[in-house]
Amino acid sequence: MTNITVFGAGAWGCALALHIHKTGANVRLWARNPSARLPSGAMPRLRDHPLPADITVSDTFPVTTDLSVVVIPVQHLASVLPHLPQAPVLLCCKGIEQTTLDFPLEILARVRPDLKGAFLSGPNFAHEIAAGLPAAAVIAATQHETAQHIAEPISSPLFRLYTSTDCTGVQLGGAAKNVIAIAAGATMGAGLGENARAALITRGLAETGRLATALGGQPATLSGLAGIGDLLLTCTSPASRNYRMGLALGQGSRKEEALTTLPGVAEGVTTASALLSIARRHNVHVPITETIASFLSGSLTLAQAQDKLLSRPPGFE
Ligand SMILES: NC(=O)C1=CN([C@@H]2O[C@H](COP(=O)(O)OP(=O)(O)OC[C@H]3O[C@@H](n4cnc5c(N)ncnc54)[C@H](O)[C@@H]3O)[C@@H](O)[C@H]2O)C=CC1
Ligand SMILES: O=C(CO)COP(=O)(O)O
Repeated sequence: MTNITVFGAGAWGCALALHIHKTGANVRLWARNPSARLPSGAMPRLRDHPLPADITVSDTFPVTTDLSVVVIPVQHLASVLPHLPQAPVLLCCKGIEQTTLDFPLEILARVRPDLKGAFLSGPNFAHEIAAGLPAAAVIAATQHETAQHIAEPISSPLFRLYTSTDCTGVQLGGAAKNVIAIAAGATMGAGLGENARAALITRGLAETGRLATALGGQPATLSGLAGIGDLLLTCTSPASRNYRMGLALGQGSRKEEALTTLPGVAEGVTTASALLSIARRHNVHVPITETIASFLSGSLTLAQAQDKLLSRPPGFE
């Protein structure tokens, strides 16, 4: 039997542990604080799916495993990686490290160059995966064999795992969609309507595509699960923490106030400024990301953010 350890017992870590357990693997869950996983109020629908007794939950790092599935928020990833055993790693967090502007696979290469890595992304709400509802995602790795090898034991007819070698495009899609989801939520919260939201999602995809090209990724990846797939899900559903964050801001809440009512992490809040820094470094124009980063930092009000986007001259599509 394959031994798989999931590191991180938040919403997504618990859902992945449940799914992987159903594939027949022997699952261990590493939790920073085993008694405090899924704090009250977090993802109520996930609470309907308790972990089976044979999933061991512990705060002790295992010495061996066949696969490490790492589900720690990006800003804390580097602090957990040094403790991973020698085994391939599947990174499942979507964002960019603020201090270094590294994507998750770059963080792994920096902190644990001895480990092979792959990255999982796609339209996947934790509570639906926990409920065993059908879904699909993409696993990216530099070597296709690595992506296939990691996908094989955790893939199932209900969680269809496609593979890719475009690590840049897949990681960028996963990071950028959270920023665009905040913008989409703010658009709806401010009452600007569904036409405006659809336009914003489309133009958000366009700026992410420009950035993917500049970073050496493939714009076609953004037509896939990690791009438009995840944008469609996250930018249209209040089950998304990033969308809910935007919704609250659009309705006039302050950032700190909105953050305290969220059930879990909203990676887009830290990703916005990091993504903007990367875009500036590569001379790529990303008006939506720039506006959201300025809005989140408090240098633009909601009304100014709206004016800034609406006053841009429409160009050739
Ligand atoms: N919830 C979802 O539906 C999905 C989430 N993701 C991504 O997965 C990542 C994790 O998200 P969730 O599990 O939903 O977040 P969450 O907020 O539910 O849980 C985060 C977990 O990380 C742990 N953690 C935080 N700081 C830590 C540290 N310094 N050391 C060790 N553990 C630490 C917390 O204790 C908590 O268990 C994020 O990058 C998110 O974008 C990706 C796909 C779906
Ligand atoms: O990544 C996700 C769905 O694919 C989860 O989105 P949120 O982090 O915005 O809840």
